[in-house]
Amino acid sequence: MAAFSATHCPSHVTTPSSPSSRHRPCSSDRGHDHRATLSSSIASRLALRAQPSSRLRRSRRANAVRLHEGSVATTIIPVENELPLKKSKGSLSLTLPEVEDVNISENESTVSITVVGASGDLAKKKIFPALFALFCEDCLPKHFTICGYARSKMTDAELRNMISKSLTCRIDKSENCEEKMDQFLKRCFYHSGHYDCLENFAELDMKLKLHEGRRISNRLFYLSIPPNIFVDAVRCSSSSAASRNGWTRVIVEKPFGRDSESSAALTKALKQYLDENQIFRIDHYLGKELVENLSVLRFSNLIFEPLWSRQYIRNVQLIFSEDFGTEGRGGYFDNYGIIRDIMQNHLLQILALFAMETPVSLYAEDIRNEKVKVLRCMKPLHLDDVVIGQYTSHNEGSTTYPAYTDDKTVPKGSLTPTFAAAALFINNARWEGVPFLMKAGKALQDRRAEIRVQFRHVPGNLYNQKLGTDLDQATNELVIRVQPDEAIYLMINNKVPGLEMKLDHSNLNLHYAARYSKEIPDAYERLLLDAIEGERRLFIRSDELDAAWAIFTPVLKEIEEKKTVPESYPYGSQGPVAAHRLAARYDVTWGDLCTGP
Ligand SMILES: NC(=O)C1=CN([C@@H]2O[C@H](COP(=O)(O)OP(=O)(O)OC[C@H]3O[C@@H](n4cnc5c(N)ncnc54)[C@H](OP(=O)(O)O)[C@@H]3O)[C@@H](O)[C@H]2O)C=CC1
Ligand SMILES: O=C1O[C@H](COP(=O)(O)O)[C@@H](O)[C@H](O)[C@H]1O
Repeated sequence: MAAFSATHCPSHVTTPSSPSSRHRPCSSDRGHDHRATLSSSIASRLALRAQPSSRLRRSRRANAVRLHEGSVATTIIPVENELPLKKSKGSLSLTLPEVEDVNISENESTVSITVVGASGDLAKKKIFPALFALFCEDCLPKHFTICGYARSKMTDAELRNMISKSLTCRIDKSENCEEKMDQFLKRCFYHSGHYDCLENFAELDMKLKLHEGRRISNRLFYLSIPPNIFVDAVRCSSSSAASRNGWTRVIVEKPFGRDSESSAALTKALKQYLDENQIFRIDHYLGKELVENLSVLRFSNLIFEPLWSRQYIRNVQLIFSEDFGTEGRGGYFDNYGIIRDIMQNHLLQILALFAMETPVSLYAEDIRNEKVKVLRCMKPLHLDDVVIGQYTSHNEGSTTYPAYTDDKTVPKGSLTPTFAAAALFINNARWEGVPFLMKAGKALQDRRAEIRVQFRHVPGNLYNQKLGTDLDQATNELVIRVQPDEAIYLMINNKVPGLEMKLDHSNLNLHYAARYSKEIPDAYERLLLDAIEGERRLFIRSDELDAAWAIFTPVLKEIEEKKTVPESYPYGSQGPVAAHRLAARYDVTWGDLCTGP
């Protein structure tokens, strides 16, 4: 680990104001037993919790903990939820008005999850709710602490109040929701600090230690902050608040750079403080249920894998659309645009899972090896094979939908694309010549994310005459609808019942809502749980990231250097007409724009 000097940190630390409430040990009988119905992977996850419960004894002794480099975790647990921090010369001391003596085994472990950027949009919208859902599912370890960290001044009570607004009892409807929330919120704490301040992170370390007691401390930092402060936060957290006797992992949110160079620089900077296996680069699309299912579909069904090649597949379409604009995130978006925001990561990751060869095993490294291989077989994109667009305002009745550039956080005259379509090719034996068409856009007519696989026409089809002149309409198409309304359906030609020989195009439909009663977990739940367990399969390795940027960097540079003007499309429309021309060049019709389920 590199050495560096402490930064001067502005004074900011919040002093607790709310009355203290007693810190309760986590109950050993928390939740009813879901295990019988859970998959073996969840069961093994639950096994992690099967540790002897700690025995806590109360004491009214006041105590203090001193933090020194390399010091061993304390043996006390605070009864106060908010701890007054005092600075003393050369070290920090934390005075506890009341403590509980702890008689805990040193073999017990605990996980502390620090959400860095806890005051932000993603933390509120996704991270805290996902942690709560995991708590409700009994998937969090028995001993855990959640700590919000950001510059905003907040008390523990204020953080809890903020979090509680976005929690829903989605999973455990049968149980007392209020009680669950209460139990969960009692495990959430807040520390105010700067992202580049070693001292502030040292204070955080001390707070975490108080909750961890003598247990083996495992620490997960979720960087839910803008990318320009990633490295500072990693430097400070790994230097001042890393675990000393357990693991330390860091989840990094996208964007991972803007192009090959900046991404490589970010990786290099992060690796000054962390090993690759401590870095969990999140792409939340990999946590979506139907994206997880892609490999199951391919590798556990004999009927698909033999068809999965240029021999039977005419084209593959990867489609992302949103029926709303950049509302509220224009400032971030304008610096990135839709290609970096969606294509280079979410859609390309899906493509890699779709097209990779069979991995040696389901271990993370085997899967990621295959993904890298397929990405490295792809031709870098050039402007000829890309269409870009930007939405303009649109009036519908009395409602006016704003143009992208109406957003006050977007610079006037911005040329940033809010829509893009691209044709990509994989130069390997399986896929040569098959167009992989990607399309992503904001402010389109609907919200969807799907994979459409269009198969070749049946050679010498006996029923050609019955199928009409447009053979495309009669081609088999497999659709994996990632969202909304998750489904997998296969369009086939079928005889309409009756005496005459009439065919129609129908679908064999696996509609998740009809087939499965269990609600689908949010992608962040799966990914957070994996990070806690050290499962890296769904996180992006640095060589994958390099390969992904190598595909998109040339076209991104070309667009920016040539100041390519995006084609306008009205808010709520199908997007630019040029996207149809691009598809037509490869004899493709966009499947989402045809009628169908
Ligand atoms: N929001 C979303 O839907 C998604 C977000 N992401 C990524 O997740 C990360 C977090 O996103 P989001 O929550 O929207 O981000 P925010 O802009 O809400 O920032 C999160 C927190 O970081 C602090 N912060 C913001 N700007 C700065 C700055 N310039 N300097 C120092 N601190 C700052 C603020 O906390 P404070 O002032 O209290 O310190 C803020 O509450 C980003 O990397 C984003 O790209 C990825 C996918 C979706
Ligand atoms: O990463 C991002 O994803 C969201 C879309 O995610 P979804 O899970 O709601 O489909 C997108 O709106 C955002 O621009 C992008 O940064």
